[in-house]
Amino acid sequence: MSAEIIDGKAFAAEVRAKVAEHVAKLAERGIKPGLAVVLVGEDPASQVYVRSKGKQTVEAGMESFEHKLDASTSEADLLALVDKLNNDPAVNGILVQLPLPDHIDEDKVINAIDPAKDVDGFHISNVGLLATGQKAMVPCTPLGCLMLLRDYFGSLSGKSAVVVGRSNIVGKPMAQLLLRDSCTVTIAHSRTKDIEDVVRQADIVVAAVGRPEMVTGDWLKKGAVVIDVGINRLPPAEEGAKGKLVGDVDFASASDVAGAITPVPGGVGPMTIACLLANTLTATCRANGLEEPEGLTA
Ligand SMILES: NC(=O)C1=CN([C@@H]2O[C@H](COP(=O)(O)OP(=O)(O)OC[C@H]3O[C@@H](n4cnc5c(N)ncnc54)[C@H](OP(=O)(O)O)[C@@H]3O)[C@@H](O)[C@H]2O)C=CC1
Ligand SMILES: Nc1nc(=O)c2c([nH]1)NC[C@@H]1CN(c3ccc(C(=O)N[C@@H](CCC(=O)O)C(=O)O)cc3)C=[N+]21
Repeated sequence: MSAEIIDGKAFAAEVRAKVAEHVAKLAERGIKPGLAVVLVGEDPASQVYVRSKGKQTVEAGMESFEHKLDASTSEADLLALVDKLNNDPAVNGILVQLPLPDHIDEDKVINAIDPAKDVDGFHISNVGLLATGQKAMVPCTPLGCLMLLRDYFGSLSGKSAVVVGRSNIVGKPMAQLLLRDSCTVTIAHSRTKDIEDVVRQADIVVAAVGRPEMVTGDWLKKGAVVIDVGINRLPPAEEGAKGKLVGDVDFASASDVAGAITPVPGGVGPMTIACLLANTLTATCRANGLEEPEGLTA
């Protein structure tokens, strides 16, 4: 093991402290940012995630509104809730937890959110703004990864980056952000030929695949910086126990070759929540015509 460990948990605490500091300044003007999180159904992993978001939102001095809806909630009822939140002045940020149940059209719901309150950055307007280099709400997970990379390298200009995964919520926006920081970007996916060789070219590897420990040390160039987005729960060793949480990168073999690597847990996950709070603060500042805090957006 020779790689430096990139401590996302510690970095996320710093981001949250910066957010809290700025939120305290807004309080002097009588402004309190509010984040609404909507959860449809009872997925246990999502429930844990929603709970920790709520807790950290309150700790940062913001208002947290949680809406837990039954898995059988109709699309129309969900759209009505989104409309209500769009028109609620106490709500500056709206997050609808994905995935949604099959009977609900995800794109329709996401695109019903007011883009100015779209703290996930998934609305087509924000996707287009990011792709054209305009001021957008930037998706939290890629933003968190970018912050870690900028902190590690200083400048990313000219680095070769391979993003493994092309989802709308991680892979594609990650590639946009790296491109914006002047990396030479390759996006790999399930149809990529000789994917190991493609990944081995990269100075920066971002893995967002959803396949436990897929990227192994022999896929990496010596000294590559590896950002592991994956959150996978392995089957528990015994009945009733909790399975181990692992990333999309095989940490043991990768850390022998990489220059630096993020762990799972304690890497990208905490950064995602910190960036969600940062985005809520940014949205609040924009809504009130106030200056945005520095270093908390892309
Ligand atoms: N830490 C955090 O905050 C977050 C973590 N995650 C985690 O990140 C991971 C990815 O999430 P998400 O982007 O939503 O996942 P998706 O399932 O939406 O996308 C996965 C991507 O990986 C590609 N892929 C799948 N199998 C392979 C393979 N064998 N070789 C190469 N590429 C492959 C798919 O390719 P194709 O398009 O060709 O099918 C797809 O583009 C998951 O583990 C998820 O839990 C997600 C969000 C936030
Ligand atoms: N609209 C929407 N936006 C999202 O951003 C979104 C989503 N839906 N659906 C689900 C995924 C997943 N996701 C995570 C965020 C933080 C951790 C996190 O904090 N993980 C901890 C460990 C948590 C644990 O122990 O279970 C860590 O990695 O250290 C994990 C996963 C956001 N997502």
